Amino acid sequence: QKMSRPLERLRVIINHLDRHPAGIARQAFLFLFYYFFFFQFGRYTLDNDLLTPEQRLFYEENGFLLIRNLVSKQDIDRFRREFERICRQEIKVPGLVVMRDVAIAKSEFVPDQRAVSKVQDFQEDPELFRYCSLPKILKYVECFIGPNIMAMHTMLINKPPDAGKKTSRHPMHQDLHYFPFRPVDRIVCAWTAMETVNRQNGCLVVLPGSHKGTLQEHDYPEWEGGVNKMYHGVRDYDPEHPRVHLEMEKGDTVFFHPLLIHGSGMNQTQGFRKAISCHYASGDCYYIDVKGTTQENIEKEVKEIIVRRHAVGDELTFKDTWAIRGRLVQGERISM
Ligand SMILES: CCCC(=O)SCCNC(=O)CCNC(=O)[C@H](O)C(C)(C)COP(=O)(O)OP(=O)(O)OC[C@H]1O[C@@H](n2cnc3c(N)ncnc32)[C@H](O)[C@@H]1OP(=O)(O)O
Ligand SMILES: Nc1ncnc2c1ncn2[C@@H]1O[C@H](COP(=O)(O)OP(=O)(O)OP(=O)(O)O)[C@@H](O)[C@H]1O
Ligand SMILES: O=C(O)CCC(=O)C(=O)O
Ligand SMILES: [Fe+2]
Ligand SMILES: [Mg+2]
Repeated sequence: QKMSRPLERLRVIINHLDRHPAGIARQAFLFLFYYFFFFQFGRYTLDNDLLTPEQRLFYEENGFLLIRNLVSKQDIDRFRREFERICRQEIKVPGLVVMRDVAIAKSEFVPDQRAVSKVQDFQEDPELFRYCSLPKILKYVECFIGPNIMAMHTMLINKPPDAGKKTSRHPMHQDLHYFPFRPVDRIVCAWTAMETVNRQNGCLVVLPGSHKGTLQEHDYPEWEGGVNKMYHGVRDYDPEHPRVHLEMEKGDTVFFHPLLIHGSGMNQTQGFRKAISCHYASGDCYYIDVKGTTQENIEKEVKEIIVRRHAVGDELTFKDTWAIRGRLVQGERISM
């Protein structure tokens, strides 16, 4: 891994110190250097010419990085039109999962965006999937996970106006809970606002630095008004923990680590708050068996849905469901 300019300069100083042992000052300097290099600078980002040292350090420290105005308005308008065609059932996309908010899931079906709170797994829709292969996005993704890039999970979220039961909220969670692959630091999410996203319509809420922790136990939060299917939250969520609301404009994109605790607030407007996202993993990642881990509960739910939807039995594993959906978008597919 080649070093960046400032780090190279530090390396020169280190070499100099190595040749001139100067007791405690030298020891202290070496300690600080290695501490910062390995634990602060190098763990969550890779060396590259795109991110400034400040941006790298910000991601290392906070677990997310917001890039303003990354995706063009024209592209976003195209994603929006494609989403509307899907909602009007003008096209049928193989493998697409359409979710309606739990508050209206049992009401009469309207073939309109009003019924749809999220579509998932649009890897077979060339227009929406274009988002996952945008060179502008991949350049950033490479800074976090390297040159071999798999698009593993795709979503277009259409957060509906809250029906009065706060079901439009997304509980605080770590995305890794859903993923049976590792290593964790070679996974990143890109999430792009398709319009102004603010506290009113339910922007992302993040706990900065939480990516430095471990994967926590997740379960359905105990919310009076109900919770959407599979919207697990961290079990011991502390509402007092300092949090940051990510207010974004159309085209702004946030990249975040899969251990970053995040969620989104209630949509208190009459509009449908839209965002498009993709989770990427390195082609060098590998699948793990989640048996005996905190992820067993989500594996069980996914399996139940698959059995119901496709009338298959145990032969399709949790891993398989990911390997089938994953698509290579750059470099090589090694072990995914
Ligand atoms: C990094 C990743 C992070 C995440 O992915 S977090 C969120 C993960 N969420 C998901 O993966 C969403 C999964 N959703 C789905 O698979 C489907 O929408 C779901 C829930 C299976 C329903 O799909 P369908 O079976 O096509 O729908 P349906 O209208 O026939 O309903 C079947 C039964 O499910 C219920 N349902 C539908 N939407 C729901 C919702 N949002 N929350 C809770 N329950 C819901 C619906 O009421 C019906 O129940 P019943 O059988 O009548 O008792
Ligand atoms: N018990 C819980 N478990 C997990 N997540 C929770 C829990 N309670 C709230 N959250 C989540 O915390 C985040 C903040 O919730 P809140 O409803 O206060 O939204 P907000 O819009 O950020 O706040 P405000 O209303 O002050 O603007 C949301 O993602 C919400 O889903
Ligand atoms: O757009 C949102 O509300 C966040 C969704 C999210 O974090 C998720 O689905 O994993
Ligand atoms: Fe998430
Ligand atoms: Mg709120």
